[in-house]
Amino acid sequence: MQTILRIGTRGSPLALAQAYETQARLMAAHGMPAEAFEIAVISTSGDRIQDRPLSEAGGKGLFTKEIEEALLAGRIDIAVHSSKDMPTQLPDGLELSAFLPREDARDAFVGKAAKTIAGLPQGAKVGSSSLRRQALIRRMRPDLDVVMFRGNVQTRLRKLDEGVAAGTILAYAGLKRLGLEHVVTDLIPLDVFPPAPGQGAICIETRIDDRDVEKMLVAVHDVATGQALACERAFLAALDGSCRTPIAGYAAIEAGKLSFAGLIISPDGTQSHTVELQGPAQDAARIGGEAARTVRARAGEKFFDGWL
Ligand SMILES: NCc1[nH]cc(CCC(=O)O)c1CC(=O)O
Repeated sequence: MQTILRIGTRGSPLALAQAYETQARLMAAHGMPAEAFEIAVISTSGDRIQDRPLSEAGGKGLFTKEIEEALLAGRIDIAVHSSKDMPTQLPDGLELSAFLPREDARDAFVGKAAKTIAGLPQGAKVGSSSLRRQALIRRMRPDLDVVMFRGNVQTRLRKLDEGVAAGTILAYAGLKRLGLEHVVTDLIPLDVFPPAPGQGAICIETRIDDRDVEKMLVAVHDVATGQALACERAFLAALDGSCRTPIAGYAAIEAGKLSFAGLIISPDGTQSHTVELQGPAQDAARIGGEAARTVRARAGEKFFDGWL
């Protein structure tokens, strides 16, 4: 009888692509057959909210709650997520045990009226419901009309085709995983559109006492991605990820050296504060925390109060 590893995931095409990528990597690392896995699709609160920004509906935990309940109850063995959607605080008993090698973390512009944000006509509509992207669009082009755009990647692309907006911004990583990179009209440089902490990285969540599963995941874990994510998540946690201030942060790792760039920005895009910090990759979490304290001191406490 073949061991079955049950992989819990949301049912969106992107979530499924991430679950299948995880399965493929585990199969290759351990010489396991496809039949050794079961993909369990779990519907989350986040999937059912379509009419308002997620930041209003309760934020990040919305995409993970039901999956984490299944993990804690033993109905699944691992949960596969987009790291970007993970709250900094996990429920007791769960941990992020592995990160797959990170995809390109940049945001991509998908334009109809123009190939780039800079090329859009005055006052054009740009669809996004991410606070960070809205603020960055406004910083770049205060004249543009930012409109709410919810739903999965395919839904947003359909809205564009229907003419609801002249362009939208999506994570390049997600588009690549869906085989949709051809829709991209411009890849936005990291310094113009710093990504959300965790963007482009798939993480695997497990029960903390599940040593067998943890051992199995060692073979698919990417150390550099884990270090980058430790830094970015420490930055987010120290800035209190639950607050309504748009936050961006990206850590690059090269030859054991970590370079972090973080940004906080007012939702209207008029005020922003940045921080850059380097150090040994082993000190990832400390660097993220220190970057948060630095940018918080630069901005002043009032910066965090005004955007509700
Ligand atoms: N919030 C939804 C979400 N969560 C992760 C990704 C993209 C994939 C990734 O960042 O790994 C997306 C879609 C998007 O932002 O375009």
